[in-house]
Amino acid sequence: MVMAQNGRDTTLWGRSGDTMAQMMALRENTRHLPGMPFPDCLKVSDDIDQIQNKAVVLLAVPTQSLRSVLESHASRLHDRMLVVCCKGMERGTGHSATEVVEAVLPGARTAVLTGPSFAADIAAGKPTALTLATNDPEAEGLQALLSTPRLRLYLTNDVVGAQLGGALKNVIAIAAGIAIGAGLGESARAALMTRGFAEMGRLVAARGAKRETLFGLSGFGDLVLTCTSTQSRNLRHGLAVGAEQPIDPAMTVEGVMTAHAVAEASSGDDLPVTRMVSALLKHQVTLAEAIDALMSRPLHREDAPD
Ligand SMILES: NC(=O)c1ccc[n+]([C@@H]2O[C@H](COP(=O)([O-])OP(=O)(O)OC[C@H]3O[C@@H](n4cnc5c(N)ncnc54)[C@H](O)[C@@H]3O)[C@@H](O)[C@H]2O)c1
Ligand SMILES: O=P(O)(O)OC[C@H](O)CO
Repeated sequence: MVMAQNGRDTTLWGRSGDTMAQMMALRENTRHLPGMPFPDCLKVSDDIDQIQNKAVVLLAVPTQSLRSVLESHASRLHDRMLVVCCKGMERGTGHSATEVVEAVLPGARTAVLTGPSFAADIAAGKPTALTLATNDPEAEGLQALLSTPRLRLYLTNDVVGAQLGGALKNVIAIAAGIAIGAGLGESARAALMTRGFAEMGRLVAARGAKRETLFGLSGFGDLVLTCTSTQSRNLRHGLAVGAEQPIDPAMTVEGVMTAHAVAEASSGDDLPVTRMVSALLKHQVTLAEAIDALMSRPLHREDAPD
């Protein structure tokens, strides 16, 4: 919507003919962005061939669906600049989104669009700052293409770090939601956010990325937003789990599969919060056991290198 508002020839593609026909007729995404009319020039289609003249494709599907979308449309996607918007790790492989792209479409040009942003805020034209992570030689052109007077993109080469920040913050947000939902208090949430951030740093370092990347929009920025705003689906999922309320199975909650993916793929890493979120969501531990386990770990220094 923002790209179209800014005069770029933009097509919104979706797989469901009925859904896209409804969006075309109503000129609105009534399910996810009610009351936000599409710009007149935004094209809407369920025909993937409509992207054939597009040099840049934004991939905005849940991480666990990315591989099948790429495999289904490989012949149309392999020679485009693929901008990954997913924030998660693939279960089974532990891969980031760009690693999934590389596995399915070797040599494809990729970038990662991440950072603190709710779709509704961006669609409403509210000021937003994001990270664009890529090593593509035309990075600056892409940055300019995707930036608008209300959407400010910052470039980084740290593709691994930017993706880990965007994925792991969802897991910590579930933990934060559980703490609040269970009535453990805002001090507990602050502790989880801070120790979760330290944990994110350890995983980023273990995967050869830069810890400094986490100080930016894709790390600290998105962690704060997602752990504190009830607009966040990850936070709301945690709130429901903590309060023992029903969860919404239709809602995309990236942190669930990411917690399992990271816990299962990182056996040697020190990731107590992520492991506990995964174990809780698998019903392997109760909330009381999780709190005891986290609080009874050996005492540490905060100023010691991890
Ligand atoms: N919504 C936000 O505010 C927001 C902000 C930043 C990043 N993201 C990230 O964007 C990604 C997508 O999230 P979302 O909010 O758009 O989720 P969503 O559930 O609202 O939409 C995902 C869309 O992907 C489609 N889809 C799923 N599997 C598919 C498949 N195999 N083939 C074709 N289409 C398929 C679904 O039908 C749905 O239309 C997530 O990784 C999320 O973390 C979302
Ligand atoms: O609604 P969430 O929890 O998926 O968060 C959306 C974005 O990632 C926030 O930056």
